[in-house]
Amino acid sequence: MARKVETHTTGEESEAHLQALRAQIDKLDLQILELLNKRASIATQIGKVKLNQGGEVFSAAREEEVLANVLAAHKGPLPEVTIKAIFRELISGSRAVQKVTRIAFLGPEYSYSHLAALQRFGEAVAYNRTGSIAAVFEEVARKHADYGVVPLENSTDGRIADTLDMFIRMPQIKICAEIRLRVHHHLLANCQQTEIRRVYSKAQALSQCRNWLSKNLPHATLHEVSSTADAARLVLSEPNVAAVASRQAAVRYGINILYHNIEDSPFNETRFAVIGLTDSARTGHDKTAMMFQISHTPGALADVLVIFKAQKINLTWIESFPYREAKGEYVFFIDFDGHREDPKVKRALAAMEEVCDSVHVLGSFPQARADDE
Ligand SMILES: C=C(O[C@@H]1C=C(C(=O)O)C=C[C@H]1O)C(=O)O
Repeated sequence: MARKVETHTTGEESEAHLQALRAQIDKLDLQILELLNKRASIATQIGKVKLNQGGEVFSAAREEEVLANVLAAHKGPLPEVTIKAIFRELISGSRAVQKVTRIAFLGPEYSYSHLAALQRFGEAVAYNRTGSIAAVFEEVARKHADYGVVPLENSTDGRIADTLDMFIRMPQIKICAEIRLRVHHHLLANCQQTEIRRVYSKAQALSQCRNWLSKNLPHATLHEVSSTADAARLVLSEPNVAAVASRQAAVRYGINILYHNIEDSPFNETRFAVIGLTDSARTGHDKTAMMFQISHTPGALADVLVIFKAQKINLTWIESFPYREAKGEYVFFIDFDGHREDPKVKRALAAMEEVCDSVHVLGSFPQARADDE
């Protein structure tokens, strides 16, 4: 039978109880620390084996497996989001003891690309910010960066044309992982709402908050700048100005947040690709991205789609994109469930070679979880 809870403890007794509980935490912390470093030593050994095999330090497939194992065993009481954050940094550190991974992204700091990169790679990474999406691809192609993080599509605005264009220009670049980032925009200003005359942000962020801005700041003019972090910096240098940017940008530049979560859609999410020179091993929960071209004949696209139907492969994304090298020609981008080594995907790819003018696999990679899943 449970013991009756003591309700009349003296101050001294409860202080002693607190000290005893804290002593237990101190002891556990040292055990956790020892285990963390044991794990890191094993990661160092794994790093040497991979180096001998000519493999890469970062393995999106293995990281997915590690996280899935841990989350399946997790019963609380810590929230899952905490477990994910702890393991993100643990894995980040375990990579860094093997080799410091260099990640290029479209800067400046605290842009949404930077937040996506932090969400996937953690802090123990050498981040390399660039001025454009094209520069992220170039850094990876020249091996100045091991991987790059580039936006692919937003749930409100659709595709990111600069990224798709670069995949066409640099077919040696592969997709080795994807990141889903819930994008929350905030109104940053150091003046009152009624004093705001100009609102700065990246085009996509302004578009994702269009209704909110016209309703709440009808007299302010909207101005596009190259990133949300640049917009935040303008708040510091100009009077009567606001920026639409991230919470992290507000903290970094010391600006007040006048309104939180001003995005029009409650499901605003951007999907990013991690690009590198090789794609990822099979996990069983994968996606494959590819681009293809077809002739301008009736039914040519239907002939491709029917292949996916026949193999019972679920398409998750399709975009047609103008091909700059030839007027009136298009390149199609698709994503679908499955890994390029799965038998039914292999069959679909072989069938596509028959009906398309060109077929190019951008890569297979583990399906990302939503960051709040
Ligand atoms: C330890 C490894 O290297 C990296 C670190 C991992 C980890 O900390 O669990 C997992 C995959 C790799 O990105 C490994 O390949 O197993």
